[in-house]
Amino acid sequence: MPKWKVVTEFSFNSAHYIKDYNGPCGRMHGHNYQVRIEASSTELHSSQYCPHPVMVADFRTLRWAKQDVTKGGLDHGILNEVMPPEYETTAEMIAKYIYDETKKRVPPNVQLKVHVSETPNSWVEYED
Ligand SMILES: Nc1nc2c(c(=O)[nH]1)N=C([C@H](O)[C@H](O)COP(=O)(O)OP(=O)(O)OP(=O)(O)O)CN2
Ligand SMILES: [Zn+2]
Repeated sequence: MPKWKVVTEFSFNSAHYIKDYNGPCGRMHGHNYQVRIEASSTELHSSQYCPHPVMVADFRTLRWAKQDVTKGGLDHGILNEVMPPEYETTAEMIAKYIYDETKKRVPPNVQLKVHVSETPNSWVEYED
């Protein structure tokens, strides 16, 4: 069966602290978060911007999180205030949040994998 995988990478800058963390990560600080989203499907779809079924998922849709926080993204925000309280601001839960929010924006048969990196040395991958 044919299968497509589209990949997009972007970054956003935001502040966060990890609640009750015993160390510097418990204090407000910032990261240039690097995000990579992989989206796979055996079918192509239309999108919010394109009426023809020619995409796994629109790159513009997948890249929602790079928008400014005042426009619905995560850039230049305080993640502890932007994300719902059930998500802590570890890279693990930021990846899950981006996954969950992206999943709402793409067709149901699109499989996602989300990578989030806070620093060049450490990253997280999340898929369901
Ligand atoms: N599994 C996780 N561990 C840690 C996370 C995380 O999201 N998942 N986050 C942090 C802090 O946010 C912290 O900002 C990152 O800490 P660290 O890796 O120590 O980053 P540094 O750039 O300061 O690393 P150095 O080795 O000191 O240069 C902590 N842990
Ligand atoms: Zn941090």
